[in-house]
Amino acid sequence: MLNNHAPNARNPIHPYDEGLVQSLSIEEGEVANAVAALGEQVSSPARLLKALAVIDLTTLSGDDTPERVKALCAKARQPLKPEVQAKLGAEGVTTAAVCVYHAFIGTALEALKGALPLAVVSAGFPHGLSPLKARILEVEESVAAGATEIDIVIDRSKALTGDWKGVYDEVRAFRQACGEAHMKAIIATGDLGSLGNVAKASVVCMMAGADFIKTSTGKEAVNATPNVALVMAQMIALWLKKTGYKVGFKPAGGISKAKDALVYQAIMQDVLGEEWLEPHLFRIGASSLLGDIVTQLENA
Ligand SMILES: O=C[C@H](O)COP(=O)(O)O
Repeated sequence: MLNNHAPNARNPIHPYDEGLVQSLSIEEGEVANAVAALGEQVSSPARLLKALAVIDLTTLSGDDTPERVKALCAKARQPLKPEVQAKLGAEGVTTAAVCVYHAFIGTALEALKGALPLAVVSAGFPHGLSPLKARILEVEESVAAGATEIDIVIDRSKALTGDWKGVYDEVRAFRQACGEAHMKAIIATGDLGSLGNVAKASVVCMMAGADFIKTSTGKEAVNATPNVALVMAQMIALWLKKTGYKVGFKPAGGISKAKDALVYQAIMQDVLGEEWLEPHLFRIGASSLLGDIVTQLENA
């Protein structure tokens, strides 16, 4: 039964439900068939512009510098030259947000000047294995420094040993530490071993109050794939049906071609509908996707 929440009501913390977690199972062959059935995606300036507008433009490298972060923010604020904007009727288009490490919050906030939200990776990113107290403190510090979106990671060892309540407790603590900041929960699908675990991790994070579920850190051996995206989208649909709350989806890691972004768009549209193509419910975390989209829009 759907609750009558406002469209953008934040997903709150829900009680832990082991029965629901254990009831989730995924038929891997059916997922592959459903992805194949989406077929070839046809590119158009409208679809490319929509994809551009959901990018969390990211730099998460060991050699990041304030100069690199400033340049990234400038690109996020004005990804298209004025003449290309005018040609496409896309004046003022920006990416959805910028995503950096905690150390660059000050630099990014100054460069963004409030034009875009700032996302920060946290909670022991990328592996989530530092002491829980330190991970919670990291979230609190990033919020206090001005980040309005916090991308946390789950402790995969808990998921892999079936300690779903342990995953829930930690994610709930991060959600509490986020306060008003929106929380994206990275489940690191490439580390989870099965689509069944992807489904369980997705639902556990939504129970614990995640506003978005995100595939990957970009540091796993396998990052976002259409198959995990389909399962996560199905879990978001299930959550909406069960609770009435709309949770967003963020594929991330290794998405560098416009045609790949269009596949994730198609999955959103197919499983969740048009609303999940917009930045309040869909982001693509990417460090090098923007260039390909811009090139294609310039040549459109
Ligand atoms: O959260 C975003 C990812 O870390 C970006 O990964 P990428 O550098 O492979 O695009």
